[in-house]
Amino acid sequence: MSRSAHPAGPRHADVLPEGHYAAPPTDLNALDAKVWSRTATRTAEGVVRMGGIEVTRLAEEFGTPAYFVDEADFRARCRAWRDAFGADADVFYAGKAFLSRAVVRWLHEEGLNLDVCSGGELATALAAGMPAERIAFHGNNKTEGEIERAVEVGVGRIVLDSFQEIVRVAHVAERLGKRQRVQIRVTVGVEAHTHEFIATAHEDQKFGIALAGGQAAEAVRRALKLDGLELIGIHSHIGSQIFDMAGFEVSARRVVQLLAEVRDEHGVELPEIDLGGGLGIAYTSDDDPREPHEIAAALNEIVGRECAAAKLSTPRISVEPGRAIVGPTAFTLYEVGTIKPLDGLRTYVSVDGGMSDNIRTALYDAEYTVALVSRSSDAEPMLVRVVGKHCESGDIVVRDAFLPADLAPGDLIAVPATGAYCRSMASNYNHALRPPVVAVDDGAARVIVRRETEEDLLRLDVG
Ligand SMILES: Cc1ncc(COP(=O)(O)O)c(C=O)c1O
Ligand SMILES: N[C@@H](CCCC[NH3+])C(=O)O
Repeated sequence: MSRSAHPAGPRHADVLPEGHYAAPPTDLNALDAKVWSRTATRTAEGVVRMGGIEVTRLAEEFGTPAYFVDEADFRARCRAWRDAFGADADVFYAGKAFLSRAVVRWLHEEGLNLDVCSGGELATALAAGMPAERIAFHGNNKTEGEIERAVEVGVGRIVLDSFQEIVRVAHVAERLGKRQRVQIRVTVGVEAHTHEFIATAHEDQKFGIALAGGQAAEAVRRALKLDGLELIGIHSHIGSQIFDMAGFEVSARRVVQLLAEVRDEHGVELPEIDLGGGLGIAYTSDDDPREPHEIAAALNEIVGRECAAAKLSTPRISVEPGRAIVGPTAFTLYEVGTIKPLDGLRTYVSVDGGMSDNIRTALYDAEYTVALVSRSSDAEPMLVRVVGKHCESGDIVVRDAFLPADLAPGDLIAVPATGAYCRSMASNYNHALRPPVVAVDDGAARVIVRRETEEDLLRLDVG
């Protein structure tokens, strides 16, 4: 998808390949470093390896479909974000992109904090030893139980998303004899350039409290009056898979304006602002994501400038990247099943997974690339659509791509950049068994989330 903003839903049988796939790539064996994880290479024998292990070995040991995550790359990206923002800022990894106990440990070891948005994510974070004070709790409709747990364990902040929640969190905190640190999530009225389903800062949607009409200022007024709350700052998240920094700049400017209004009205300078996540990654060679240091420089510059103009001391900044950390670090490995050439149209290549392990193509018209990875090939490029095995014609993994014309059942193909929002949005549609996540590093591979089994499904089905 990246930049495309097509409405989701069924599409006509378009005959010509779209966008960047209008021409086949010159070398089908090449792995574009932009979309593959850092340790992915093709050996002289033609097999792709990651973390020092060939995909053929990975498939033998762990089966397909499966997600393989490059641990060294994940850790390096955490460090790049942490170093770019420095000691005076905080980086919260957004767990919704992909969360497991191993991931929590990596984050902890690399000095990142964690944003969770459900009781399940909170439980995973705590089970893996993330200190509660380094956890931020999000959500537009947190349950009473979730709020209670978060306050009880002492999360570093709860991000308040509605007027009701301001009161709810304050009551829970008072009842538990605590003062909960909170931020207020505001909607800044920015139209982020991304798919409409993942834009979150325009006014007509469910998240946050609008700056417009003085609603956010009213939320601050109410929060400051409640003993159970310690209001530490303002939060804004404008959407996801965004490349253009302009939206973040407008958002930072408006959040700082609110801080100035709060100072003028209450004589209080709120010490923190969170500018959310949402930075785009390369799904195809056409995407050009920003590096963390460029993002940090742009955000620091705009916040510093606006604060100076408003005569405010610069607040502590935090950000919440999810996709930009985990997205590029993993690929999904599939085995090719049936191959159906449709004369004058394209060839349908069916794999042993599909929309149950990657819903993003069906949901957002997401674009992906794909490569033959169990061998190299000098065959001519063939226009393909990679589809899954589900009972749904919209079950598309890669809409338009080229693979070598000698592709055969049993070959392994991989879709890179599937680390974010694939396993975390996976489903059991058609009673599919959700694939495992395997961490690969320095010649060793280990399962961090195991494959589901038929027994798992039957255990849930209590008859
Ligand atoms: C509040 C909040 N923070 C952070 C993120 C992470 O976004 P991304 O994975 O695009 O960086 C999201 C999801 O869009 C979010 O809703
Ligand atoms: N699930 C979306 C991103 C939503 C981000 C969560 N607020 C995606 O795959 O692109």
